[in-house]
Amino acid sequence: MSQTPHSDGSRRNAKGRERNRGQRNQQGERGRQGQGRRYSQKAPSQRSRRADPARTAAFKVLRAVSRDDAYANLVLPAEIRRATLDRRDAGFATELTYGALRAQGTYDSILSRCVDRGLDQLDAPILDALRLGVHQLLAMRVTTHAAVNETVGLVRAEIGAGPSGFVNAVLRRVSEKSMEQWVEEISGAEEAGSDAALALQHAHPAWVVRALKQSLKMHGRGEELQELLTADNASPEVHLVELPGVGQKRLASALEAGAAASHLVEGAAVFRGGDVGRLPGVPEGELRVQDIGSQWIARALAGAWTPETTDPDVAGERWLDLCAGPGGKAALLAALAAEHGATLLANEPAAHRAELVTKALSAVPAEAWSVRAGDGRSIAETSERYDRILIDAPCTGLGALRRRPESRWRRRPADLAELTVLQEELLDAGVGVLAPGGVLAYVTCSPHPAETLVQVEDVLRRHPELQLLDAHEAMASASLPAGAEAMEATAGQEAEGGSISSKLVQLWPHAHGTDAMFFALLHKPGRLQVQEQ
Ligand SMILES: C[S@@+](CC[C@H](N)C(=O)[O-])C[C@H]1O[C@@H](n2cnc3c(N)ncnc32)[C@H](O)[C@@H]1O
Repeated sequence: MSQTPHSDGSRRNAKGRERNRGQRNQQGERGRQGQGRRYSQKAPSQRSRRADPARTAAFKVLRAVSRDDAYANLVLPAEIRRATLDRRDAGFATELTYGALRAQGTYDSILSRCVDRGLDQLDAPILDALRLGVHQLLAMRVTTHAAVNETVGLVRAEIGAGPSGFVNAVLRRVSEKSMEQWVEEISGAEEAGSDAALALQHAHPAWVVRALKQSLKMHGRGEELQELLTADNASPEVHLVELPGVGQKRLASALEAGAAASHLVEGAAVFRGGDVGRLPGVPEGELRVQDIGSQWIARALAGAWTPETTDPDVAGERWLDLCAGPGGKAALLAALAAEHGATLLANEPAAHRAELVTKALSAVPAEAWSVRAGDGRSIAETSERYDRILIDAPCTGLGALRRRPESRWRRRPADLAELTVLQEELLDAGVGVLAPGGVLAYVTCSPHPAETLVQVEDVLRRHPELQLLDAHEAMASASLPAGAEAMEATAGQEAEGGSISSKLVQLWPHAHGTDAMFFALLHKPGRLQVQEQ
């Protein structure tokens, strides 16, 4: 049995002197990231420069994520460009980065069995390098030799020679077992099928597993937890949307370039063919990357009928997107508004995100939209009433785990307290400016019951004048036949959430191939109906 490697990387040479003294600071303590610590007494110029560029790019992204709270999906493209990686290496760097980040919790459990002390005692760059090594060893088709040697080379080049022996020893221990054997070992202490066991097997925090399980049950999908957890760990496909009535017809050329038309929603396609930025219409903003779930909901709101609607004509209507940044749904809503003679106000408080909204809308005729850079809770200041309102609320994002590989480990249950208060306040603000006869879509990219069902129950309690419409019907009428079928099937499956859950739409990655978007449709009865009651 191999010995547990010492996490300070120390080794004694033949004379018994401790090598790698550069790992210690003047007080003889292990230095921490950010305290000016050096990993090697060698000057950078003396360090090995043979690290593989794709692995180095992945390492830099992991460092930015753990050191600066950066988002991997934003940092990675820049690192790939900086390293001028070709398509194959870019693919390798992407798989390595996303895989190591997604499975971080599980990999840390494995690593903690291979190191002589708590992982919190390791220097952060070393831990990041180890995570990359573990992912190559256990989840990529990289040979043990290459995974270990390349990670050690990376450590030498990016951190210093000091910890390279330690990293080598830890990774050799990891390589003694397969992923299946490790998962069996680390989850063996947990009750089979428990949330804790599933969390380790599928690399999700246990509290997230619990929330997903609860939401699946609420929507009649209690048996699908493992499928969902598996889908969360797969790379999402790229979805495209053609902005209707804007510029040239762009979907056709995307289909010619290999995209497949969506069978769920009109104007949408799935693209598996590489650099989406090169498709005609993408640079012009006429063809955009957008999850089909988001498109579907935006179209459902734009076309929603109410019990008192006699005329589906939306011409002259005012629409509001209360939380619009970065502008994905706003762009589609604005294009639909322009096509049908309505106007959209897109509101976003964060200045840089408000700029992104303006950019996203720029392909749509300017008379159809405007942007307000302000807090949604003060929207009443606009002194307007809106016929269709979208509240795509700030949320935990637990429905978009495929896209943001680090987010599951960054989020905390405590985040819910702050977010749910904000969601409640935004809902109240939206209801306050909803015109009689109008509809309000409450949307989250989280299926967490506290952000979804509970918010809807509470807003109905606070505003008894509101009616809850069946969101499945709105989705079905905005769908292609297969989408409508999927909605009807889902509507029939609602189960344990009480009476209102049957009217709430919850999309799922494993079932719909979309993010796990939630959609509730609220209606403020018109004056006529109020007087009649
Ligand atoms: C889920 S995102 C919206 C995504 C957007 N609808 C899209 O499809 O691109 C939530 C947005 O709400 C914004 N937000 C945060 N606090 C807000 C507030 N008090 N009022 C309005 N929007 C807010 C965030 O900045 C973020 O851009």
